[in-house]
Amino acid sequence: MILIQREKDAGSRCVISMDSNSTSIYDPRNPGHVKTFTFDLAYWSHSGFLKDENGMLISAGSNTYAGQREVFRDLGQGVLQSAWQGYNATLLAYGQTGSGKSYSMIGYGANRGLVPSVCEELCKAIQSQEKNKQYQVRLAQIVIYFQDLSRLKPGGLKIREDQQQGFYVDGLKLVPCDNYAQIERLMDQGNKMRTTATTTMNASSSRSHMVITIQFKQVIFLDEAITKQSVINLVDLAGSERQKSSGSEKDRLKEGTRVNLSLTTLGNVISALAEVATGKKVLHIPYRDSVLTKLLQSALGGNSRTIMIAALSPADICYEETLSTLRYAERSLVSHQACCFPCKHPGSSCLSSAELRLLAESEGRTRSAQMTWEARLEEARQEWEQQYSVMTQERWMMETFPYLLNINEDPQLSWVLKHFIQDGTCDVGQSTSNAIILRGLGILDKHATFTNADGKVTIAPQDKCKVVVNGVTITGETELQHSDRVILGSNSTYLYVGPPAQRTEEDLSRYDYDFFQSELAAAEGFSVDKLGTVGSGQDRADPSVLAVFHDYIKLMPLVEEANQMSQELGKDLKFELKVKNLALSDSRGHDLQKEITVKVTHETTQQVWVWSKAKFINRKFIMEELYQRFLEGEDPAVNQDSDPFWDPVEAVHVGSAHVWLQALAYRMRLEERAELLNSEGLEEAVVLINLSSCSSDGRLFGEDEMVIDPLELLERRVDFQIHIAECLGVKWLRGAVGRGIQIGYRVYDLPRCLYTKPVWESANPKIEETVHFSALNASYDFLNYLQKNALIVDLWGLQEGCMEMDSSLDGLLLTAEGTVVVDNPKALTASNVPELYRKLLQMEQETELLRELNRALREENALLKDSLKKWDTGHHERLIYHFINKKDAEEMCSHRTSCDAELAKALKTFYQNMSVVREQFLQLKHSRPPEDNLQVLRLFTERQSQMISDFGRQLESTVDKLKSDVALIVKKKREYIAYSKP
Ligand SMILES: Nc1ncnc2c1ncn2[C@@H]1O[C@H](COP(=O)(O)OP(=O)(O)OP(=O)(O)O)[C@@H](O)[C@H]1O
Repeated sequence: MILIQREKDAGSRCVISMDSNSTSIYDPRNPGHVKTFTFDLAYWSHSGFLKDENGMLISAGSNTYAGQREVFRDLGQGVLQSAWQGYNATLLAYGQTGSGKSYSMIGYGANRGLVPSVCEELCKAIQSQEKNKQYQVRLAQIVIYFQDLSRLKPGGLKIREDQQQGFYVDGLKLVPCDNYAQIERLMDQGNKMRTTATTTMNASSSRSHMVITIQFKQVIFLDEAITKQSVINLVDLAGSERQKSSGSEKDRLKEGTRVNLSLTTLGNVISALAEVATGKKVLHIPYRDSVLTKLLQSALGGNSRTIMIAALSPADICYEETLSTLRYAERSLVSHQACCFPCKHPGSSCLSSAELRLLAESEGRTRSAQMTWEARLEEARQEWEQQYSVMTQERWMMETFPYLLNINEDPQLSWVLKHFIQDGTCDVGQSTSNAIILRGLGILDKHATFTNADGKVTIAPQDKCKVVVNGVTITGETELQHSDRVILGSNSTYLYVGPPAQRTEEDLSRYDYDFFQSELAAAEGFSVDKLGTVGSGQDRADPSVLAVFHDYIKLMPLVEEANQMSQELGKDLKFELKVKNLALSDSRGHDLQKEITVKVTHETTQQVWVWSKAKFINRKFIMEELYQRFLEGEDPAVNQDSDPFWDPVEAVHVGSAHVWLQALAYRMRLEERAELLNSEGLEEAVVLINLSSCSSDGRLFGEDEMVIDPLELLERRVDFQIHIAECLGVKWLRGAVGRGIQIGYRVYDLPRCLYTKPVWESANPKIEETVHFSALNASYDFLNYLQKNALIVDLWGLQEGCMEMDSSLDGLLLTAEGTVVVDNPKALTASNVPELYRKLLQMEQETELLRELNRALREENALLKDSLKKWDTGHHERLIYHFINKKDAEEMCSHRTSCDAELAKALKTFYQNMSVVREQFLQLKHSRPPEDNLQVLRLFTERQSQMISDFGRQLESTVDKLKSDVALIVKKKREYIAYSKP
């Protein structure tokens, strides 16, 4: 299977396997964890293919690969069959962005998808029909854009309801088509309009559902005329990644209800229909909850055949999304609809809210179904001629002039628009007075000027207009070379195709959307290398690092757009991408994972917020809706509560330091100057902190009170103090007014963090705060914690108007002397429970694995014994036969006996070891977790983990021993045979 470039770069591995109709998915973080789903059909297109001379992907000989042809044979033919019988049919492609929905439905190049194949086959079949039949094929292409719902206003298209007809699109004109060429043209036009709409949509993530509706009418003239009518709906759904609600639950602003509504509603409708199909009584099918389900009402229920294609990405980095696609499809399957799984590529994207837009209409296409055959033929001929001349002219222009070729995040919409740069100078921008009219976020009325003279083309940005060439922002006139990448405004991406004389054989398809973004990132100094590789001697970056890099380049254009919108709406906010190193929040410091965050700064007040990636994506969609309203002349002012640009002022996490606690395990003192590093690993300040072991009354211990072994402290009272003296060189406090800091840390099992009192506006704030902690009966775990963990000391930045953190000791358990109790068995609160259960679950899985291993070993052992026995008997007889000399034979027999003895010995040892293993196994199997005592539960999980690892070790050494013994015996036997050969 081919992974798409992004996945290849990310070193992705395939986590999908298919066997007949079942599809299994492996959890990449826990490979023993497999989930299997069964569907009506499953298609594998990840591997086992080659490209034929036309560029079509075909099987390389194995019968596991399914190409477009196979998918059409199984699904497309079925759809056509239904249509001929007069039934409605609907084919929906569901899956995350980049998983292959469009590949399955529309196709790329020679690999034509279901839509063109169904249309062509239908037209062909009509042409070969007998004369006593009449057919009518009418087609419409409907695109439902998410972020446009707010534009459903007078003049816009609407979904209406009719008693008989159900829901219908007001004003939708189905265009009669007489042959496949007409359909192809219509779809090309639709694609162009869709691309233009998307590029002017002011957001790189404009995603849409695309519905191709084919109305097929047959009139058969027998004794009387019989009419059959059916509707085929072919639906390329928008990327499903926002199904799991991109983390908006953590945001103050809920995801715009329309944003994700359609896919959720589609799922609800399908699942309600599923219940109906299984005989359950369903009171309500929520068709009217979304534009999409309204539109598809007749296609989903009633006399209709529905097929859902769930497109899967095989890549490990898409595991979560793919699993959710499989679950979505499983939910649909109960209704006995066929589901199939072309296994494809991943990607990512986001959606937003909805309007209905019709693209299939073109001027002059309004006509009545009663139009005469001749008139229609004449109109078709004229249209064809007109089209032909447009095509010829475009070809001529391409062969004569250099041009800009649009590149879109959705590959279906890339390479669709061409803007020719004719001789002389031509201006480019939003205004219709320009020779090249380009719309898009951040593009001004007159944005730049192209000059095409003496075989050279240059571009010059207008004052302060943003023009980027090959990743670098240009400020003056710059000469363009063939295949240069040009970005205008925020994110309107174009590939420059030079004059014919400059063109080369180079394959331009490598300059896709990701290429543009990676180039931009590189120009800003951001690359995979900078993020770091993991492991010694590896030249390939760790997949998690690559995944972060890809997140970064995916978010880059969104951040750019958010900045542009903020500027135009006068919000005064600046958005910046940051890579957060999670090692900073890991008390053992060895978690190398990173994640992307977005730093938001108010440019006037210098207030700062840090948003998670999910929160940013969520906000970005709400921003787009607001911006759209602004563009349409509405007042963009909203109240704070629903303003995506607004958040209450909050304390910001500025940096963290690790202070190792080991000294306390030996009753030693530690005076530390620890660097507080920000999420990018840069120093934000230095904290002076002292850790001191002390007596219960606070007397600091001297050197002679040190312990050699921390276990000496087991079950004894252990007291210590944490003294935060001061913070030096706090960058957060420099140069900005109204700022302060607090320091927070959390010790072992305390239910919450402790914070120092706020200190405002001092570059080197004195803190001088000490807290005394007591472990009244130090547990093994606590002593272990002291030896192996660091205290994470967080620096929090306070800003004017924000809430301060609670610096009291309220809510903590205190001793009579007022010291804070740690290592408190009762402190095992509900918050620890999920972690314990996660461990238990993991243990259960491990036990299951071991059980299987044990089973396999037993089988292997039996086989081994069996083959040794056979081998032995045969050779003994042959040996006697060969050795006429009785003495020799006796000698060989004695060798054999000695081998037998050795084998018996080896097996005996093995069985003895195995009985230890078995005992351990039984112990593991029968130990049950305590039900109510959480403290005991914790001890139990730890003991179990220990036992599992002992068990594993013992098992491994037992097997290894047997293997090496047997290998020795076999070697000896071979030597005897070699020796015994006449
Ligand atoms: N089965 C396949 N065999 C070969 N290439 C494929 C296959 N599936 C997808 N691809 C390639 O992967 C890329 C992404 O596929 P596609 O555009 O179909 O994704 P999508 O799910 O429609 O995404 P979007 O939601 O952005 O439209 C395309 O370049 C396509 O050619």
